[in-house]
Amino acid sequence: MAGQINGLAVQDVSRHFSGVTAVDCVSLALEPGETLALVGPNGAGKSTLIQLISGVDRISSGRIFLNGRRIDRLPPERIARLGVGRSFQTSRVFPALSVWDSVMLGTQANLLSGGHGKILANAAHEVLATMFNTSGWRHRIERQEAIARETLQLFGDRLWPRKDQPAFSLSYANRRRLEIARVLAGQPDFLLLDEPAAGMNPTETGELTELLLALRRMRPNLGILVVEHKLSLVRRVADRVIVLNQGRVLAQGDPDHALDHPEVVEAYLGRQRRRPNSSDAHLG
Ligand SMILES: Nc1ncnc2c1ncn2[C@@H]1O[C@H](COP(=O)(O)OP(=O)(O)OP(=O)(O)O)[C@@H](O)[C@H]1O
Repeated sequence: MAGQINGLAVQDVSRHFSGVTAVDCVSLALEPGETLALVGPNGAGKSTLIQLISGVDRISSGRIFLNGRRIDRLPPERIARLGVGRSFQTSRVFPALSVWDSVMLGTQANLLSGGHGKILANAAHEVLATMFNTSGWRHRIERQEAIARETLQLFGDRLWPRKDQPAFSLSYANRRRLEIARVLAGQPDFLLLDEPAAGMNPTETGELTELLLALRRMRPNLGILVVEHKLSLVRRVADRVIVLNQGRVLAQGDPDHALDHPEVVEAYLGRQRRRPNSSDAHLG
């Protein structure tokens, strides 16, 4: 997998905390344009894996590659600039910033990254360009605004009509949407979503499912890794599913195959022994 030039590759990765093996020799690959869902009972190691890929936490052993380049020793901001955007399990928005400013801030991840045809910003240049209001600077702001507008409009009438409101005044579901919007505004090549539907009601979960499907159509090269307990969403958006249990890969394959595997049914539902279909009970 190390030689895989396009994509994210996690190779034999483990993470031990004192006395706990949260991730136990896990390997997975995510290609551009693919949606991979990571599911499993509480404590299976899903969030830890996202922390490790995004560089927020450090692996104990193994290797992680992005487009053939080793990234597991890089700081999180560097990994983000290389094109890996992530959301957190508990949404992290800047409460006092407006919806618009939050998403404009998100566009900076793109501008600072360079490469892929993106603009490389530099601090001294930024100050001078702002002071003299150069045409290049104005052009860049216009581009950022276009990206922010397009990103907010992905969320229908949920965020756009509230673009001037501070984040703290938004509903819980809208704060979660705003966090995803901010990450998307950075135009990542790979998007890591940690339980994006947590706390959402069935209607909101359905809307988020449609959003992810629309995103796949609009950004066909975007690779998405989504950790999610809501299997109705997983079954609709994922090309492939990896089931983790106690830090290890228990099953993988297309959603129906992986989720209906008898050991997965057992791990999720224990003695109830029924198919984990579109039920969105918090499994674990
Ligand atoms: N910083 C930490 N220190 C000690 N143990 C940790 C730490 N982070 C995670 N763990 C442990 O690692 C295991 C995996 O946790 P993780 O949060 O990755 O599971 P998860 O699959 O995301 O669960 P959930 O679905 O409940 O979010 C758990 O036993 C957890 O208690």
